[in-house]
Amino acid sequence: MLGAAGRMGATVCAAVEGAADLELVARLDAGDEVTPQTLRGAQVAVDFTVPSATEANVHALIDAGVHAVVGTTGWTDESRGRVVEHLARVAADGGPSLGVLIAPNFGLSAVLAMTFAAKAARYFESAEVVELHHPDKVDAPSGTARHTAAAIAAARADAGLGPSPDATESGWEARGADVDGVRVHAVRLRGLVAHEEILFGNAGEQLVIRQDSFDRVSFMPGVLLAVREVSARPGLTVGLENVLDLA
Ligand SMILES: NC(=O)C1=CN([C@@H]2O[C@H](COP(=O)(O)OP(=O)(O)OC[C@H]3O[C@@H](n4cnc5c(N)ncnc54)[C@H](O)[C@@H]3O)[C@@H](O)[C@H]2O)C=CC1
Ligand SMILES: O=C(O)C1=N[C@H](C(=O)O)C[C@H](O)C1
Repeated sequence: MLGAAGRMGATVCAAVEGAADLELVARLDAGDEVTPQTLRGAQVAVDFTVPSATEANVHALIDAGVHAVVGTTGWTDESRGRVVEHLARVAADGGPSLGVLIAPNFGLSAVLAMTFAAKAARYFESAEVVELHHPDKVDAPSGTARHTAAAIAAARADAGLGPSPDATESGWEARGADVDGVRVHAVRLRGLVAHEEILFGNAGEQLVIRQDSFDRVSFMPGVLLAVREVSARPGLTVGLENVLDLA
């Protein structure tokens, strides 16, 4: 477990220790090197660290011949592309066929909300995303909200829809971040864990898709599923929806 001392890392360690078919062999955190020695024979590593560290961790895991399940946010097309290249290089050099699974959210309610939103997107003139999180979160907007907005934008583009209508002329800072043309709003509030609302509007009607993770245990079935499945999926997989056959 990389990030073992963190909020998610501690929860994952407890979940793995409670699973009869899994064994927790190493707990690493900031300052620990990721090497075959420190990984202590792990077959799969789980990374819940920080956006500034996660890519380097994944490259070190590939070099060590270990499959990776990654929940940390901050990934871009470029950083994911470098992982694809690294995996291909190792396989071409006769190395192991490794799997890396990066998921912005392992919660079933969040994965389903993103799937439903992608399906609904083509039918609505307006779409916006609101994500709500605990105030200790270091990144905004959330990885889940970025993934959701990107999926909505792709579905709108496929359907030939233009931008959502918006007459704003001033005060753009109040209109949230622009993710692929979809407005994303981030709330940080003590007491929250992780929540998302996807709002769709047409003349005279509204669809709201909402999901709530009230506790980090909500992410554990998805994380454990990914740990069990990742070795059967060589290459890079992005999103738990692919493992759940929702894609
Ligand atoms: N995909 C998902 O379902 C979820 C993803 N997340 C994401 O997971 C990440 C971690 O979230 P939290 O656990 O809440 O954060 P946290 O701040 O509680 O934990 C992060 C841990 O990583 C450690 N760390 C920092 N640099 C490191 C390095 N180079 N190597 C190893 N460990 C290092 C820190 O010391 C800390 O213990 C965030 O990016 C968050 O957005 C959080 C919840 C669910
Ligand atoms: O930092 C968090 O807590 C979470 N981060 C992920 C994200 O940014 O989407 C997943 C979930 O929202 C919790």
